[in-house]
Amino acid sequence: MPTVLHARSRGFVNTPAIDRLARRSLRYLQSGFAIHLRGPAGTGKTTLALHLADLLARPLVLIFGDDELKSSDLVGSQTGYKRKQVVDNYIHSVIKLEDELQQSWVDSRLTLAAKEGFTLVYDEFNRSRPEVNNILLSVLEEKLIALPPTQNRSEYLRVHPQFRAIFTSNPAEYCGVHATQDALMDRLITLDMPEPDQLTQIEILVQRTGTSIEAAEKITALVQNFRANAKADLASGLRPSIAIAKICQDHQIPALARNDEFREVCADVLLSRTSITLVESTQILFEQLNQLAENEPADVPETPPLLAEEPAVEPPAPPNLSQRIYEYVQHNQGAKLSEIEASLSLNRVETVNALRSLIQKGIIKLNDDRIYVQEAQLS
Ligand SMILES: Nc1ncnc2c1ncn2[C@@H]1O[C@H](COP(=O)(O)OP(=O)(O)OP(=O)(O)O)[C@@H](O)[C@H]1O
Repeated sequence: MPTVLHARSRGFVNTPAIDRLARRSLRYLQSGFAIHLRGPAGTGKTTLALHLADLLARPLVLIFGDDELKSSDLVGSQTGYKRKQVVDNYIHSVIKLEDELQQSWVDSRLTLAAKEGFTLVYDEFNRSRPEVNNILLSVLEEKLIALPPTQNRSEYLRVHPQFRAIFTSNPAEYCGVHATQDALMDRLITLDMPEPDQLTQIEILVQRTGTSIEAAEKITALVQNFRANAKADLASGLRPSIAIAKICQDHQIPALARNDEFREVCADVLLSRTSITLVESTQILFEQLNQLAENEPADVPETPPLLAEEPAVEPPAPPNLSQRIYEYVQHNQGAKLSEIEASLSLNRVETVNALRSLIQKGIIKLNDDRIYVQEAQLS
């Protein structure tokens, strides 16, 4: 049985730029379309995909694209044998034995998600060979999965109406990726994810690592300039910036260009990410750091950075909102997520947050697609 996850985008940082993209994506998913987040490495595609899966409030099945992936890894396969023995003793003097060996079918991740109406996140799907992904064509368009024929199972499986798919991919110039067939692209709504803007990067650094705003600004600017000058702009600067900020924060290294440890961290994180020689990239980085150091007042007290904060926790839903949802569910003796949203004029984020907190407190429960008040609350 493939692993099913419950999406939880811990520490998701929402800035106006991300929020706009998330809202558009959620709208398309809610209308039943599959979406495709496309962009260079480290722009936040997977993080956004998991956040959207969280907002859809359905179990999550995650597949990572891979050149070695086979169709059976997506659809399922015949595995093992089931043995059946029938002893027919209808006439006592005669015993008839029937021994039958049957292969048993095991669903794989795509089949499971499509059958049960889960959310499928297919990360970096263009790392898989195009012919392996062909099965997705009928899943997305005809809402059918064609299974290999066997004697005891129907060859077609109808896709559950709540099945949703989120794809992510890196652009074609990345190594290890395949060109995607037009027919599949035609079935997806593709949203390009560029390098996150500077405000977003600073916000992510501050919230993810607990570093100060000044340090986050300095690190993102340093990484951005280095990437531009050292031909390291194929991937986003977000990942190296997070790495530098986190290491400095964890080890109380001040983000000062004249601090030797800070310079070492920057060199270790950045120098291997360029297509130029190590000598050239080292020169570019140290020129940049020297310039920065000149502008740092000599007497800046090297205050140790703040201790790492606890991972960001989503703000709890306001109590009156939980109360309204609770009353609605109780009054209607159960309700669907979409009914609650529509009847109380709520958006998906606030509804999911409030429901999650009510479920954690044991006040309500989720059964199939409906939300009910726990029996203990009714008595
Ligand atoms: N909105 C966000 N909130 C918090 N962290 C984020 C956000 N977006 C990106 N990040 C962080 O930035 C880093 C890169 O993000 P992510 O792995 O989602 O990028 P990606 O585009 O999927 O990269 P790749 O193509 O290499 O898989 C991760 O450490 C992730 O946690």
